[in-house]
Amino acid sequence: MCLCLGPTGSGKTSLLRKLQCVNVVDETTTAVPTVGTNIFHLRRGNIHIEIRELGGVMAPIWPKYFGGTNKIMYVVDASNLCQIAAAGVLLYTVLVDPQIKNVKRWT
Ligand SMILES: Nc1nc2c(ncn2[C@@H]2O[C@H](COP(=O)(O)OP(=O)(O)OP(=O)(O)O)[C@@H](O)[C@H]2O)c(=O)[nH]1
Ligand SMILES: [Mg+2]
Repeated sequence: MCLCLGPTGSGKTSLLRKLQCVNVVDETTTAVPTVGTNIFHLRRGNIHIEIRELGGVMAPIWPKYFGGTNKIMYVVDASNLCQIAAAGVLLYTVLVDPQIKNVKRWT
């Protein structure tokens, strides 16, 4: 299981939807903050990866999900200058968690 983390509105759901099906995100797609988690199944040929998105509003309880994970992706909206410092602090709090010492990270 891979976890997808990042601040609220950073684009986790949009990115994962896009990766799941390139036509699903367009100008008519509305963004609803994830309150809880979303599971995405990505398939490329024989490779299948299950990704659990944890909503940004759940950041205080993200560590409860660290136990069963072996991969983490962290999404930052680099164009959102108001949020980028907070995104960095949040990422740091993730990286120092001893539960994910051996986890692969894609940023
Ligand atoms: N971050 C980001 N958002 C974009 C961009 N372009 C469009 N958006 C829109 O911004 C919104 C991002 O919302 P989500 O994908 O729901 O963000 P999220 O990270 O899942 O947020 P939470 O679930 O609340 O943690 C969507 O409406 C996107 O369509 C972009 O380049 N970056
Ligand atoms: Mg979301």
